[in-house]
Amino acid sequence: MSWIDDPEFRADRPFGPQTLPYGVIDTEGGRQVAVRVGDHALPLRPLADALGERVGPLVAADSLDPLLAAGRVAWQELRVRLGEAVRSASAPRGASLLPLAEVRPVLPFTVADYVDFYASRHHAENVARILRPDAEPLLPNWTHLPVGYHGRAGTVVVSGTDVVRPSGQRRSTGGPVFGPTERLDIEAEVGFVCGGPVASRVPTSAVTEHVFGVALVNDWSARDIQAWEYQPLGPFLGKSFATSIAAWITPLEALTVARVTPPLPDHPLLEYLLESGPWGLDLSLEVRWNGTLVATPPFATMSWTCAQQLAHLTSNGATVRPGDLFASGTVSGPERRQRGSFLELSWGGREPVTLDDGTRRTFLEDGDTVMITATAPGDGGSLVGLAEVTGTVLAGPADQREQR
Ligand SMILES: O=C(O)/C=C/C(=O)CC(=O)CC(=O)O
Ligand SMILES: [Ca+2]
Ligand SMILES: [Mg+2]
Repeated sequence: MSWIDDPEFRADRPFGPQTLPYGVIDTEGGRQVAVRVGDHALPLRPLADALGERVGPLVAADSLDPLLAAGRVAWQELRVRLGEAVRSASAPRGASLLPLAEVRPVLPFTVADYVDFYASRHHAENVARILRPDAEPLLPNWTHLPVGYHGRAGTVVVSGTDVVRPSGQRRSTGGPVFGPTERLDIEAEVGFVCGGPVASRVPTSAVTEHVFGVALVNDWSARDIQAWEYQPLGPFLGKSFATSIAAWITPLEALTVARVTPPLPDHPLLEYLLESGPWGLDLSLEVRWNGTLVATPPFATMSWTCAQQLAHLTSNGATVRPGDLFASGTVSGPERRQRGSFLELSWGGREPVTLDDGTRRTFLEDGDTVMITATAPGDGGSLVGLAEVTGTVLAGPADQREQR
């Protein structure tokens, strides 16, 4: 029996001892690295001595930055030590649990560079059918390389941060107008948080040296701004105003059992994109709009894996460094209820979604809240959780009136 008295801290619950995701919380004792156990946070600074001289100092910091930089051997040792600490019958000296409802998580690491991929074939085809009905849904490059773009690291915000409705230019009859977006959307994605040594040309086999952990991401998107601005260079202001990331990062190591083979292309891939062991992940996402479950996107249907994305991202000689974040791209499955954006769920705004309170939605209204969660299979029939990423839409500033 563990000393941790929390009914959610069990192997058949998402945040049992098999998961142990890392975050950073504001406490009376200052900002601290913590690990989530059930519905509690366990601050780690008081345990630094007990965790040993190699890894203790890494969690005595006020962010995950030193831990990310420390690399895989340290990540493994810390996880072993923490596993012992949370499973033991008596509490380690100095340990105290804080109910999650009473702690304020902050952005747990310094986001270095942010990249967003486009790895769901279903999403890519749906978006193309909606935005470019006269063109081929998939361009020929898509099955040969993981398409992506560089995003805006400085506007990555922690789960729970309100999202202010962005303004921008959009197409209108009689010329473009500037004003608050009328098509504010989400993208349910899986983010990969990087650490370890600075490196380039990372082979797919070295993904565990450079990916520390996994966190859900909501890549908020203003579809009207996007549709007007994005050709020929790609997403810009329609996606740069906010990207939310979960407060708790699940170690990649916790997802070993969830590894699956991704859907394979019908032609050979170039050698640098081949995997010796598959890095698809069997994560089941859930998207809730004002509390109503509106979609269950299956991550196992994604065509490109984190290992292939990292290999591609660094294949030209570009470096990856601790704090880099890359997101999978919107997760959409083949079925209607598996779509990870409201653009797709409402099919371009033409087919409203009915929420449990009877209201109908196409895109987001001010005051709406979106929450994305996920689980994966763990060791011995256990369940591994990815913590929620949530955000509420606020109206933009009153002076952002429409300009024609
Ligand atoms: O196909 C397009 O024009 C645009 C697609 C997206 O907006 C998706 C994007 O940001 C990448 C992704 O999340 O899959
Ligand atoms: Ca995206
Ligand atoms: Mg974004």
